Amino acid sequence: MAPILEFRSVSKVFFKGDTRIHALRNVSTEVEQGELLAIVGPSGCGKSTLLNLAAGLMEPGLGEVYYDGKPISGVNSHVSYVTQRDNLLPWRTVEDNVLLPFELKTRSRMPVGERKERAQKYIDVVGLKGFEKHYPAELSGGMRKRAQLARSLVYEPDTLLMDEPFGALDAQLRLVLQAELLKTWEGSGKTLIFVTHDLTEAISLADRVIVMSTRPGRIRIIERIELPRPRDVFSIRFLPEFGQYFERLWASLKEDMHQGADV
Ligand SMILES: Nc1ncnc2c1ncn2[C@@H]1O[C@H](COP(=O)(O)OP(=O)(O)OP(=O)(O)O)[C@@H](O)[C@H]1O
Repeated sequence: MAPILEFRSVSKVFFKGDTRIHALRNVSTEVEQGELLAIVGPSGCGKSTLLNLAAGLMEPGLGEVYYDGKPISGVNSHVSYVTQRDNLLPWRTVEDNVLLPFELKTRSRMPVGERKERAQKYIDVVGLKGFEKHYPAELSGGMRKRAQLARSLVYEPDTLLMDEPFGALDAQLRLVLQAELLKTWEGSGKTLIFVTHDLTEAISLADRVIVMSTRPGRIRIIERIELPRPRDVFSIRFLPEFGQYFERLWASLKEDMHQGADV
């Protein structure tokens, strides 16, 4: 199958005053349509930068990023992006936050009634039924994440980018949301790129895991996770094969810890 997203020899340098920050160096990889790809790596290795490039929010210094065979130029309207930060609008209810993408997409011709139906569908999918009229300040951290997820799904994007979406949540809630995410993704045919610090989360969810090296971010290894689907995130970690994946990937991540990186 043709790749939906391609990074071709991508490098990215940021400037802070006189300092050059080499965020990415010579990153090449392809993401297949319908794949769930997890990216792990030490803090500052360029994981969010990769997502920003895929979303068309920034351009590479060197190299190219292609979506569906075409170079990305400007905001990539085929993707939806759940950022690390909670960016729900505090003055809007859950429902109005979820409806926001329709207002931002100027080409959306969907009638208001249909938009509302779609919003309700995804509010139900993420388990927020009954909280439509609540404001973000009235929700727990987990519920706010659910609302962000509903907002990113409402436009039914081909590709979903998620940057440590469950990072700030407690371990139990993370598992619940991972399970729900898999349920939503499995069989959808959508591409999902998921950045996380948590190796167990990456192996539990992904078809492939990319381990990045410390700055400047490069791809250290790519591992295909051949665990069966549908997956049960609560029990999959106890499979012997899971342990083998964990050991191999951890050995790679650990090399950066020895260099003092914050994994
Ligand atoms: N707009 C920017 N201006 C200057 N430096 C930046 C900018 N964006 C990212 N950087 C730097 O580039 C490097 C890579 O950042 P990035 O956010 O992609 O890393 P990350 O792997 O996602 O980190 P974390 O896991 O901590 O979120 C970091 O050193 C960061 O400080």
